[in-house]
Amino acid sequence: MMLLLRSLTSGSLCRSSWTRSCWTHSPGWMLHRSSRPPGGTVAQIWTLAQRAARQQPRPSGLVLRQLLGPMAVLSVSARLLCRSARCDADVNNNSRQPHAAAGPDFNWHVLWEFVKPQLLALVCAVVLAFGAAVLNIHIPLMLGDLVNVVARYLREHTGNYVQEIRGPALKLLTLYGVQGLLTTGYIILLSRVGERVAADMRKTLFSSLLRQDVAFFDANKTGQLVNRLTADIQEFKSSFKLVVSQGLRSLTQTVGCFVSLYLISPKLTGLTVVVLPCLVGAGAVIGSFLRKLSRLAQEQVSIATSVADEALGNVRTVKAFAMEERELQLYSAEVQKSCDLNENLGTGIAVFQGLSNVALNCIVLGTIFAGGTLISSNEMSPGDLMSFLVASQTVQRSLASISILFGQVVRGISSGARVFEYLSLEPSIRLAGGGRIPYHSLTGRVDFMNISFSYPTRPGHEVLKRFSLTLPPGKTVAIVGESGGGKSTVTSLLERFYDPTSGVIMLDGLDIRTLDLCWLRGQVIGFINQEPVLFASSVMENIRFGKPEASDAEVMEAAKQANAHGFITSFPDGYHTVVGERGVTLSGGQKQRVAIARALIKNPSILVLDEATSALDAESERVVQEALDRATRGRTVLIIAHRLSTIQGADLICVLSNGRVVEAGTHLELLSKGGLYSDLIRRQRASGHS
Ligand SMILES: Nc1ncnc2c1ncn2[C@@H]1O[C@H](COP(=O)(O)OP(=O)(O)OP(=O)(O)O)[C@@H](O)[C@H]1O
Repeated sequence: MMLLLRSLTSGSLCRSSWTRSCWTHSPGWMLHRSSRPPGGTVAQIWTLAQRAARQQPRPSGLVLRQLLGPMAVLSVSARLLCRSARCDADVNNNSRQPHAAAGPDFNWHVLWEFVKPQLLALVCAVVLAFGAAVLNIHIPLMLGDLVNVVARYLREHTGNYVQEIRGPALKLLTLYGVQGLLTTGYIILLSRVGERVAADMRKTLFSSLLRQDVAFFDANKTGQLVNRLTADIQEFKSSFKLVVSQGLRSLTQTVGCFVSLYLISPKLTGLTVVVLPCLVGAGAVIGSFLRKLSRLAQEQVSIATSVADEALGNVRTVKAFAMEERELQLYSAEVQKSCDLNENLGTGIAVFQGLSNVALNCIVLGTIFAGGTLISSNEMSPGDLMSFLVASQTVQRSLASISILFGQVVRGISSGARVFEYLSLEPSIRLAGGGRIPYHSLTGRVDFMNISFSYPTRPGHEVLKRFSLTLPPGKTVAIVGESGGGKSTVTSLLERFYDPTSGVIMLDGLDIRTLDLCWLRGQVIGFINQEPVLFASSVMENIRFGKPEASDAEVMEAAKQANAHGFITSFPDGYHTVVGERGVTLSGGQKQRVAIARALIKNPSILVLDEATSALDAESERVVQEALDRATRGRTVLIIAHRLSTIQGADLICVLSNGRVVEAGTHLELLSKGGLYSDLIRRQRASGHS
C-alpha cells in the first residue's frame, strides 16, 4: 500500500506494465482474470483521477467500465437463468414419450418440495450469506478510509505511522475474519442442502419409476431411464451445488458491493440502468437458444446410453451373431451426434460470453466520457475512487463466477426438468392407493368378461376381442393357440400390467381394478414365465424375493417343492451361491426351478405359468414339470402352453385365435371336435414337438 501511494505521488505507476495492460484489455478479460491483484487497476484509476484533475483528455471511463460491465453481465445472467427456468412453450407435451427435439418444463414447485425439508439449513445459510454481503459493503469503504489515512500520513509526515493505521487496519482485519467465518458457514450449509436434495431426488425418481405401469416401460427405453437416474441427477446436483454455494455467494457479494458502489457514487451507478434493457433482451434470446441446444445434447447422451445398455445387456446375443462391430458403429454414431451437439453448445456458450465482452466494451466507450466528467468536476475523492475500485473488483470476481456458472446452470436446469418430468408422472395403474383387500379367504375363481384390449403403444391393433373365460377355483385352465394370438396378453391383464380397454376381470366376484394391487400381485398371483429373470444376488435372496419376510426354513421348503433343493445344496456355497446377472451362472432348468420356488414361497391362490417349460430340454422339462405338478395342486392355475403334451391333463383348454376364444373343452373333447386344437396337435406331432 505504501509502495502504491508512493508511486502514485511520484506518478511512476502511470508507466507501469500493470497500467498498460489494463488499458489494452477488455472487461471480458478482466472478468476472467479478476483474480489478479487489484493494485494495477487501483493505480490506473488513480492515474485517471490525476489526469482528470489536470483536465487531460485521456480516457476516464475506466471507472464506469469497471462498474457497468459487470453490472450488465449480472443482469443478463440473472435474466437468462429465469428464462431458462421458465422454459419455452414449445416443450414436448407428451410426457410419456420424451423426444430429443424438445424437453419438459422445469417445475419450480417440485424443486421446492425437495428444498422444503432443508429449509432451516437453507435459511441459516442465506442469513450467513447476507451477513457476509453486508460486511462486503463495508470493506471497500474501510479500505478507502485506510488509503486516506496513509495518504494523509505521506502528505504530512506527522505522528507515528503504525499508530495512525492501526485502528483502521485492525477494523479491516476483524471484518475480514468475520466475513471468512460467515462465508465458510454458509458454504458448508448450502453444500449439505445440495447433497441432501440430490439424494432425495434420486430416491424419489427411482420410486416414481418403479411405480410406473408396464405400458410406461413399453414406451421408454431402460437406458434412457437409467440415464435420468444417473447422469441427469448428477448434472443437476452439480449445478444445484454450484448455484447455491458459488452462485449465491457471488450474487450476494455482487449485491453487497453494488450497494457500496452506489454509496460511493450514485451517479456512476445510476448510468447502468440505461444499458440494461438491451443486454437483457439479447441475453434472453441467446439463453433460450442455448437451453434448447442443451436439451438436445442431453437427450442425445441418453440415446447413446440406451444403445450401449441394450448391447451390453444382450451381450451374448451380440457375440453369438458377431455383431460387436455393428453395435460399436451404432454407439459411435450416437456418441458422435452427442459430441457434435455438445460442441455446438460449447460454441454457443462461448459466443454468449464473447458477445458480452463486445457489449461491455461498447459500453466502456460510452462511459469513458461520463466518468471523466465526474472525476474532473471533483465529485469523487481519491479515497472514494479506491473504494469504488475495490468494490468493483469484487463485483467483477463474482460476476466472473456467475458467467462461468452460466453454462452449468443451463445444463442443470435441463437435467432438472428431465428428472422432474418423471417425478410428477402418475401411473394409470397405481400400486397403492385405497384398493380393497377382501377379508374372506379366496377361492381363486377368475372371470374374464368380454375383454377387449389394445396395447397402449399400438392403440389401433386390438389384441383381444370380447374375450371371455372362467378359471374355476382349484382347476387348471390352459390357453393354446397360434403365435401372436394374445395368450400372454391374457396373463398380463390378470396381473394388471395393463387394464382392458373394455370388459372386466373378476376375482372371486370382485373387479380386480378395485383390489389392492400390491396384495393381488404379492400374495394372490404367482407368475412363472418362459425366461425367468433372476437378480444378481444369492439363490436364497432370489427365492426370498417372493416373500421378503420368509425365514431360511421357508425358503428351503419352497426350494424342495420346486425340485431345486438338490442342485442348490450341491453348490459349494449352497443357498448363498451368487447367481450372476440375470442368473447367468445357472442352467435354464435350474433358473426355472428357482423361479418356481420364488413363486411358491408366497403360497399364491392363483398360479400363472406362461410357457414355463417350453425353453427346456426333455430332462430339465421332466424335473421342472414334476415341480410344477406339485406346485399346482390345490390352486387355480392358468397355463399358457406351446407344448400341447404338457396341458393334456388340464381341466379346461381354451383355444385362442386372433384375440377370440374359438374352442374350449377338455383335451379329449377338443380332439373329438376335429377343430383348430386337433389341427395344432397334428402339426406339433408332425414337427416332433408334442
Ligand atoms: N408390449 C406390447 N406392446 C405392443 N404390442 C404387443 C406387446 N406385447 C405383445 N404385443 C402384440 O400383441 C399380440 C399378442 O401378443 P402375445 O404375446 O399375447 O401373443 P402370444 O399368443 O402369447 O404369442 P406367443 O405364443 O408367440 O408367445 C402380438 O401381435 C404382439 O405383437
